Amino acid sequence: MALGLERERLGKIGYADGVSVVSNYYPPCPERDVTVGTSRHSDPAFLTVLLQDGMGGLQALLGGRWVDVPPVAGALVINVGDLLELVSNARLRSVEHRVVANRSRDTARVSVAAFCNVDLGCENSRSGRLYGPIAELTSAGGDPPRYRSITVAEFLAHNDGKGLDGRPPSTTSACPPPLCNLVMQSIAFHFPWHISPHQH
Ligand SMILES: O=C(O)CCC(=O)C(=O)O
Ligand SMILES: [Fe+2]
Repeated sequence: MALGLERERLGKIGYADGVSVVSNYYPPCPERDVTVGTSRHSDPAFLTVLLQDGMGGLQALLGGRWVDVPPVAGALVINVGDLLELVSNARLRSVEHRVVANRSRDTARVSVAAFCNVDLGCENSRSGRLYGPIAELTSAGGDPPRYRSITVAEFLAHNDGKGLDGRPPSTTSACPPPLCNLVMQSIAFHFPWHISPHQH
């Protein structure tokens, strides 16, 4: 609605038909200056709703500088993801972020991220449906489209090809692994809002 769109406009394109939940566990790190928590990335989703505990470590890239996103008790962090940037024609920008290694000596950090996305498991995402700048934002009086429309399959292939830190996998794998990469992610389970009887 802040984009001047009707209330259900993003719902109609399925911005939250599929939600993946990932929990991240960052144990205390003995060699934190040479360790990455979560490497620099933007989220390949429409929106991320993130719950972080009180440990801190999340940073966003703003104006070329890494800025702490301090935990606020009772608050959720909302990230604009790449697909929202695409459909909003860059009126909303996805934010690059990272998590530095846990600096505590004895306490782990835990975060839980819920990614609002198209339903990647359903026919919609395989059907070749196109996602691009929303027409109302690019038609007469609006900005010209900044992006071409792409299918979900193309978007996912692009994302997979980027690799960690936005570098292609071939470059990434040529880099030495971090000395101790201690972050553990739970199995990401992907579930559509509407689970049909044959899906688990
Ligand atoms: O652990 C965090 O605070 C953020 C993790 C993250 O960026 C992600 O799971 O996409
Ligand atoms: Fe993220």
